[in-house]
Amino acid sequence: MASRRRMLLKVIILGDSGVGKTSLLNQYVNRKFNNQYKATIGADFLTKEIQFEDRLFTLQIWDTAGLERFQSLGVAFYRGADCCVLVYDVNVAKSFDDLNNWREEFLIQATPSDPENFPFVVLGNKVDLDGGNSRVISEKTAMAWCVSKGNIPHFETSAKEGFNVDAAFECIAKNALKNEPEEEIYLPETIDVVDGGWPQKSTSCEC
Ligand SMILES: Nc1nc2c(ncn2[C@@H]2O[C@H](COP(=O)(O)OP(=O)(O)OP(=O)(O)O)[C@@H](O)[C@H]2O)c(=O)[nH]1
Repeated sequence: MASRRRMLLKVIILGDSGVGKTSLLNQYVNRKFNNQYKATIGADFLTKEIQFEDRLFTLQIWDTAGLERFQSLGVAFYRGADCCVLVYDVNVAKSFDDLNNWREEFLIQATPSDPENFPFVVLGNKVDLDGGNSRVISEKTAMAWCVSKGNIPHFETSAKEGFNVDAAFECIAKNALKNEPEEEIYLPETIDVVDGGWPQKSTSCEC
């Protein structure tokens, strides 16, 4: 089988149970959404091939457990991450309040070389619910928190409708790339996933 030079970028997705981490990943990589909830146990990853400026990259995206009893299995995978995605549900205040704990726990477990400047991206998911009427966390509130933590890029998303999912992951990939040293690895040839053309709206990304 032919092989091409491409860089591996490792991304970790964290957040409370049920906020939609698995669904966001499934929508981005497989263009699928499932209404049924199945708790993630430990951690698992999916990959997606992406291209920036004529260079190929493999995004290795780790989906972790939000349920407390399954979390300890996931922390072992935090190390070596190039970007960390923090997800909350715009309809659940606690999931937003918990972002700080997720961020701090990540920095403790992953021990990045430059914790002050480690790239995070925040996603406020499920904006489709009840036509937006059940929302309890405004975009303004979320963005204020992101600014206070060093201008973390922020997106509101719907894994169900595919809203902003591609734009968010594009920003995630660019941020992961900023953190990655100039080191390349060989990976087997894989088929690129074709874009489905979902509607996108960037809320805050200075990528
Ligand atoms: N309406 C709506 N429902 C969503 C959305 N994203 C996820 N869900 C639903 O929310 C439930 C939980 O989604 P998951 O993706 O499993 O959540 P998770 O964060 O991976 O949960 P854990 O594995 O427990 O950490 C499922 O029933 C999904 O169908 C969304 O954008 N909109």
